[in-house]
Amino acid sequence: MDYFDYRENELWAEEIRVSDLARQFGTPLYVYSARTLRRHVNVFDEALAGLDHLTCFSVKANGNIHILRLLGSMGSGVDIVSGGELFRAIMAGIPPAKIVYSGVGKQDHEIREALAANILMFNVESVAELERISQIATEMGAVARISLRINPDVDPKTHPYISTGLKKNKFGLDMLEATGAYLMAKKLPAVSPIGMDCHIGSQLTQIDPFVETLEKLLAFIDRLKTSGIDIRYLDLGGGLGITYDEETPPQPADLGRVVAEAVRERGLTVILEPGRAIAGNAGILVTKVLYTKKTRAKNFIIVDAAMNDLVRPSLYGAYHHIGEVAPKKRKKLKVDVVGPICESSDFLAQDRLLPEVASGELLAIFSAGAYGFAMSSQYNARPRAAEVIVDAEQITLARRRETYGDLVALEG
Ligand SMILES: Cc1ncc(COP(=O)(O)O)c(C=O)c1O
Ligand SMILES: N[C@@H](CCCC[NH3+])C(=O)O
Repeated sequence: MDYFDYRENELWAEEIRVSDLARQFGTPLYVYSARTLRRHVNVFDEALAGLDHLTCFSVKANGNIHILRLLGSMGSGVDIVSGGELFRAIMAGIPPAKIVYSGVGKQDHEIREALAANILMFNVESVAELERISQIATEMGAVARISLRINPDVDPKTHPYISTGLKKNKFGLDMLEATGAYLMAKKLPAVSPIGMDCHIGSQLTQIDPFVETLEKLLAFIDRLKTSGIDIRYLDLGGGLGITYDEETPPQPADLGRVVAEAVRERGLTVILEPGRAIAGNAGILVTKVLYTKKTRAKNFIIVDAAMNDLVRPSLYGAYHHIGEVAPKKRKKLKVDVVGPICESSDFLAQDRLLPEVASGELLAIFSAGAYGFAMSSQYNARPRAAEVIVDAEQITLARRRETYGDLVALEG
C-alpha cells in the first residue's frame, strides 16, 4: 500500500503532481512519500502490539537522514552495519538505545564508536569478533551488550545473492559454535550476552522460512536457559518481501501472529529489522525519455536514469514496474528500458510491454525506495540523482542533485 496514485490522468505523489516535481528538481529524481513511510511503520507497530518490541529500520535500505529522522520521530530504532551508518543514525537523532549493529566485518574503530555511543547491542557474527569486542570494551571500561547472530541453515527461497541464512553464507554462527560462544561470552566481564539474532535473507515471499527459523531459535533459547544463559531479546532481522510485480509476500501481521505466543511465554522483547518493507514502496525513481530506438532485434527506450541510479535490475535481474507519469492511450510495444551507461547490463526493464512513448516524456520506476539511491554510484561520471520527500502538499529536498564539482571534490 502506498500513496502514489493516478488522478486526473497523471501520477501523483500524495498531493503533488510528479510532473511538477520533475519540472522543479529535474530528472532522474527519487521521490519518497512520507505518508507511506509512516503507514508502514504503523503496520509493524500494530503487528507487534501487546508485545515488548522494537522496530529497527535497516539503514542500508535507505540511509537518507531526513527519512531516518521521520522514522525516528515515530519511535523507530535502526539496524546499522557500519560506522558510517552509526554516524547517519546519530545525526538523524536516533537514540543509541534503539540501535543494533550487525555485519560480519566490524572494524576496531567502528566497535569503539558504537561502544562510545552506548548502542543497544552488537549482533555478533563470529567468535573472533566476540573476542575483539570484549577486548575493546575492556580497554574502554565499557560493557558490550551482545546478541549472537545465528545462521539457522534455512532456505529463504529468494535470490541467491540476498539469501543470508544458509550454512554456505558468510553470516552468523551455527548453533554448535554459538553454544560455545554464548558460554564464552558469559564469562567475559566486558560482554553481556542478552540476545539472539538472525536474518535469513531479503525479499522473502513466504512465511515458512520465518516459521522454521523461529522454531529453531526458540528451541535454542530454551536449551541455553538450562546452561544459565538468559536470552531477553529475540531479533528476527528483516527480510519481509514487497510486491514489485505479482508477489504476495507475508504481511508484518502474519509475522506478528507467528511470534506472539512464543515470545510472550518467554518474556522476550522482539526486535525486527525491516528495510525494504518500510521503504521499498515508499519511493519511485522518475526519469525522462531521451530517445527511442528500433533495431532489427529490439525496441529500446533510452532514459536519463541508469544502473548507477538503480542497480537492482542489472545486479539481480530484479523487476520494477514502470509506468508513464502522464498516461496516454496508444499502442504498446515490447521494449527494453535502458540508461546511457556504456554497459549492456545497463537496463531498468527488459522485454517489457510499454506504450510507445516519445522523447521528453516522463516515466516512473516504482518500488525504488529501498536499495535504490542507497546503492547508487557515480559510474560513468554521472552525478547522483536528487531525492525529495513529499508529505501531503509539503515538499522537502532531502538531497540535492550532485554537481560536476561533487564528482571531483575529493580529488584535490
Ligand atoms: C542484518 C540485516 N538486517 C536487516 C536487513 C534488511 O532486510 P530487508 O530490507 O529485506 O528487510 C538486512 C538486509 O537484508 C540485513 O542484512
Ligand atoms: N540490496 C538488496 C538487498 C540486500 C539486503 C542486504 N542484506 C536488494 O536490493 O534487493
